Amino acid sequence: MTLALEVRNLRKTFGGGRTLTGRPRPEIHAVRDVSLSARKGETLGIVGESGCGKSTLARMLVGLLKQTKGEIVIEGKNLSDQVGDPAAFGRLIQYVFQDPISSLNPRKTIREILEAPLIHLLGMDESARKARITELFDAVNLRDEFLTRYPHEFSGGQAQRIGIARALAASPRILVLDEPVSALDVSVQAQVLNLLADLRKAMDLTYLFISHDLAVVEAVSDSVAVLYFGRVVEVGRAESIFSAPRHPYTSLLARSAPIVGRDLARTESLAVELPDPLRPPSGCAFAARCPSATMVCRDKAPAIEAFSQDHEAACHHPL
Ligand SMILES: Nc1ncnc2c1ncn2[C@@H]1O[C@H](COP(=O)(O)OP(=O)(O)OP(=O)(O)O)[C@@H](O)[C@H]1O
Repeated sequence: MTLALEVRNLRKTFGGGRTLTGRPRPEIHAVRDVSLSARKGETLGIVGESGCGKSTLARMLVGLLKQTKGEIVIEGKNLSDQVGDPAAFGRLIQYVFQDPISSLNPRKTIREILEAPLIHLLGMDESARKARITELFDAVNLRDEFLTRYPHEFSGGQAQRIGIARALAASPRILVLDEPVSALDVSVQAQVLNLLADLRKAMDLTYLFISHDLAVVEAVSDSVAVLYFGRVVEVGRAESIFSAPRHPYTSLLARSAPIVGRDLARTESLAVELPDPLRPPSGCAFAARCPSATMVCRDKAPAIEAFSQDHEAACHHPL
């Protein structure tokens, strides 16, 4: 099994230290010792509610945000010390943003937007850039006449195709797709998901597909990691996670996902909020919401444990 990406004990803590007036600044542990791996050519779904640390994790993986601790290995290269070096990350891994229009520079034409990575990451000359841009537009099914237009002239679906073309420009091996269809109309979501699936096959890409929507993650993923309050609480092959979740949180997420054909009245809600990040609980972060919680859950955070070769969960009372 060859790995495209490996993350070891990755942590991001915001705040800490003191303010200019000497007051202590509270710490927020957005990502807490996350370890993950993605196999080459596969899609690793990363799922969790708003605030669980998905975007913080994603921004560290593409080198936009420096980690507090931990290692990032991409295509066998340890990039842990190279955060902020666009050439080191950008030729291997790229980011596709949730909101396609606002992620594109409004003052630049689409041609200029696509040229930027070709110039800065690959140093391509003009004729090579022209050929590459035609190739990219062809790959995402857009017409060449769009190249002289500006981002606001496009629909959400078209803008996301442009965002995908930009991410693919420098031929990275991995795409981090951060809620790539959440901002799009439902009718366009399937088209963009199909395009992504075709591109993955054609270019032998690896995807990290981040979403709060378990139904979408189920549809696209080979493996899945479930994040809760900055930690991986369950990880494994998608079929195993969806057919027999071991963590009560994954089970609750699955039952609360609006799935086509399911009686809405039977859909459970995730009414209780995440713990306060400024006052993290000492035991399992899910204990206050968990139907199976006992004393030990409130006292001691469970370690992640393997149930089979491809299925792990962090729970004192696994299902
Ligand atoms: N720059 C920052 N400074 C301080 N705290 C931050 C910062 N960025 C994120 N956080 C906190 O870190 C935690 C995780 O946030 P993050 O945005 O990664 O979650 P998320 O799962 O992507 O949520 P969403 O889907 O709403 O974007 C939250 O408690 C958030 O308030």
